[in-house]
Amino acid sequence: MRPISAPVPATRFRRLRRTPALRALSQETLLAVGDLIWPVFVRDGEGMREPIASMPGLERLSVDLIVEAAEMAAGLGIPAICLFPYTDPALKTEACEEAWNPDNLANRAIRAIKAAVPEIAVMTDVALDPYNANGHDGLVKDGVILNDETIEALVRMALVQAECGADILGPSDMMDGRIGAMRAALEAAGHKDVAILSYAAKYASAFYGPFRDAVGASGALKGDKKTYQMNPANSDEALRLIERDLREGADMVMIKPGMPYLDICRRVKDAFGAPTYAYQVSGEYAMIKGAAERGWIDGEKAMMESLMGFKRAGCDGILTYFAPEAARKLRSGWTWG
Ligand SMILES: NCC(=O)CCC(=O)O
Repeated sequence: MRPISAPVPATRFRRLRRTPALRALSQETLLAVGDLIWPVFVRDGEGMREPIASMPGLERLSVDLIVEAAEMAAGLGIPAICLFPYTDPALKTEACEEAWNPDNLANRAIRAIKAAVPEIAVMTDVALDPYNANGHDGLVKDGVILNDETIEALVRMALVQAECGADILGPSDMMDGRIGAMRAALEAAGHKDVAILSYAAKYASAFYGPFRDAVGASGALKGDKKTYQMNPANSDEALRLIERDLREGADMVMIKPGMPYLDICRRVKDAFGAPTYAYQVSGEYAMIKGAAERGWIDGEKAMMESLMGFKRAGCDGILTYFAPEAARKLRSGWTWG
């Protein structure tokens, strides 16, 4: 593209901003309900809903209520829901066996949603942290996160999720080589159509704090995740990771967190043209909600502006806790006006 710029009055950019109709005609980017993936938190019990203090407006839901939430989301036209379990601390071990228990919370939720609302795509989280006594995404020995041993565990976990009916697997662990191992295992087990959305460029970020509260991992985590998650200063490394994961068999790739990394989204989309997603993480949600609750910003407008930012940066979709709220807004005929 070669932008033409000419002096006033040949160009007066305000001409196309004069009325809602002209603004609509000259709008470059669209945000649609079909761009949204909704992350939700699952807890045990029945008829249970429990507010998450650091994520205003969100709740952990028992499986029966998650099914209702999935029905609601499908009714709004949201294409996918992504499950995160709040695991009973008594089930967390150093070997993480609960991760591949076919009857663990996440797997029960996959089966229940696919039975009741088959039209919604169910995405999973493939990482050991919800099941790990020390809060890490990988197996730990003598303080070291083990790469290859973790991959074996993740493959077991992924196969069980696929067996339960998951449509999209979301490896969020950042071990090297897990995508190829998972893809090979899925093919061998007859799950050739299960998609992998790789958390390919996942940064070691301060913005995950509220999520760790939501899944009960904050207390458990010993140390930090800097030996496997990325340095926020790096950008070329993100491209190398994305290329590697695409070559290993990822169908879709993710950048996480979202708002501080829109430059990465743009570079990734321009470089590979692959289905590209961003995760607007818990801290981003909490910032907008928290400021809105105090009357410091207009929460709805900030929500829509932030989501549009992802699309403008080249993302095909966004994992966002705002999904139902944004979907309702979009369905009500909302425009930038
Ligand atoms: N593996 C999923 C996450 O780490 C989510 C982070 C967040 O929402 O803060």
